[in-house]
Amino acid sequence: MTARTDLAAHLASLALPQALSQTLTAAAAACVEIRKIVSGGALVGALGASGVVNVQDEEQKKLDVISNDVLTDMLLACPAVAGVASEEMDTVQPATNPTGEYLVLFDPLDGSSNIDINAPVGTIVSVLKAPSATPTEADFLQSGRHQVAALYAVYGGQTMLVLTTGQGVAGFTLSHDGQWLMTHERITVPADTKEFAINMSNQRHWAESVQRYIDGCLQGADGPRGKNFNMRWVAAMVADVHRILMRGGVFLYPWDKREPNKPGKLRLMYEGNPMAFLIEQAGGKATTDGKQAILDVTPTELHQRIPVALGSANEVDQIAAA
Ligand SMILES: O=P(O)(O)OC[C@H]1O[C@](O)(COP(=O)(O)O)[C@@H](O)[C@@H]1O
Ligand SMILES: [Mg+2]
Ligand SMILES: [Mg+2]
Repeated sequence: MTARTDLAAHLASLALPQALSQTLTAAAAACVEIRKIVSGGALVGALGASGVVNVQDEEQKKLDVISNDVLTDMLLACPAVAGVASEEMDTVQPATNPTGEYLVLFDPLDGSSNIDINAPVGTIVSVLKAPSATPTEADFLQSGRHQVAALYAVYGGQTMLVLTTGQGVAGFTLSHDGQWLMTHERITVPADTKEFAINMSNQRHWAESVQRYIDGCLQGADGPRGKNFNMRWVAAMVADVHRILMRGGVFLYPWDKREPNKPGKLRLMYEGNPMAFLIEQAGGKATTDGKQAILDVTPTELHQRIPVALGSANEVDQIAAA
């Protein structure tokens, strides 16, 4: 059997700046540690609520806090990292070392409501160039087009890491001895699909165009789309996006009228942007509404929310046309 390429060899083959390779290696190592804690579950005290509400006004789970600490500690210990920002921290945390070149933003544990039911969760990471070695919050507010890398780890039946540095998308599976081995060399999203993902329980709150698009899918072969659709909702963006990268589909978390001043549920800097970079690099489209590319949105706040409609390119065009 031929030996598989590991993450280190893949990073070397991309001829990245050494500091970027170091940053990605540190993020990937943190995901291995988080995987161990996720796997331990109740045995290691990882389930349940932490009793604290985060800056998003959401109750933190213990695993949100633990994962955040693992990533923060391991990334700030990496000399290539100038600072970090997270869903679980009010503001950014600059590194104390003067050599950092990259900013790392993360959703340490995505799909928090899945933790206690042993369903898939993940970690999402975005990497930007640091304008200075002592970054401020304003330095992190760069549009997604400025990302130099994005990755996620999904802690499911297998543990996988999916990475882009702007040269396509590659997938790695965690081996029993803790190595990230390449199993998916060049991931592409099929342009067409018959599968959509949306939280249907919010249907009555959506804008008219989203209602029309989903209604067309639900009518199946008898309706305007002329084909039957399947629906999936894992309640962890990381797992829904992973499915789309593996077999196509669309994922929507649209604006809705319950809180009209909130643009959506998901966060731009550490959910929308890294996933949009991965989806675009795999040939899909990642938008706010079928039209506006997420990567072109100019951020104004670290924890900014954004509507999301991403996935198979032709299907995202259908969302735009609805
Ligand atoms: O509760 P809902 O409406 O199903 O929302 C699920 C969505 O919320 C999220 O869990 C938000 O992420 P966090 O768990 O990181 O807060 C997404 O991963 C997922 O797509
Ligand atoms: Mg999340
Ligand atoms: Mg989270």
